[in-house]
Amino acid sequence: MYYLKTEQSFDAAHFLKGYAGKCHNLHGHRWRVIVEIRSDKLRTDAQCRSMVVDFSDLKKSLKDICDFYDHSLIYETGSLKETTVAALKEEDFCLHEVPFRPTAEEFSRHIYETMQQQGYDVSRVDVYETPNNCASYGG
Ligand SMILES: Nc1nc2c(c(=O)[nH]1)N=C([C@H](O)[C@H](O)COP(=O)(O)OP(=O)(O)OP(=O)(O)O)CN2
Ligand SMILES: [Zn+2]
Repeated sequence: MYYLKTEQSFDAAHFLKGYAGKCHNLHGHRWRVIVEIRSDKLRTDAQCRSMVVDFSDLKKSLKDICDFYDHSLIYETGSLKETTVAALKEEDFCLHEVPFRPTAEEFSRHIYETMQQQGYDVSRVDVYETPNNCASYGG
């Protein structure tokens, strides 16, 4: 089996609704994301001969996901008052509502599923919320 890894990161704010501790406050992280894909075969077409996929394509797929969230506020559906969301939007802040609590675990699963939907055979996604804390999701 062959394995390829690529890494990207994004800066984003979040908070954990219902968390008894400092993480219930709005705060930011540099989220570091590492995606590993696998294949038991290598390509045979001229440009990609002897590759699982072109690193450039793999890198771009992950970068597109990370760029979407970069410099935004990520919040769980229902975790902010509608008036708060409206006020933040009126300020032209970039907001991303997600249907899950924005933990490193949920992001690792979300990115795993997004990359799978793009056709990659993803073996593992690591999401570092801080340099020392990482959550992973694997298939
Ligand atoms: N299993 C998880 N636990 C926590 C998550 C998470 O996503 N998965 N997230 C948080 C918070 O988002 C928080 O920002 C992380 O806080 P902490 O571990 O305290 O990290 P810091 O490095 O910022 O803390 P220091 O006190 O500065 O070391 C909490 N838990
Ligand atoms: Zn956090």
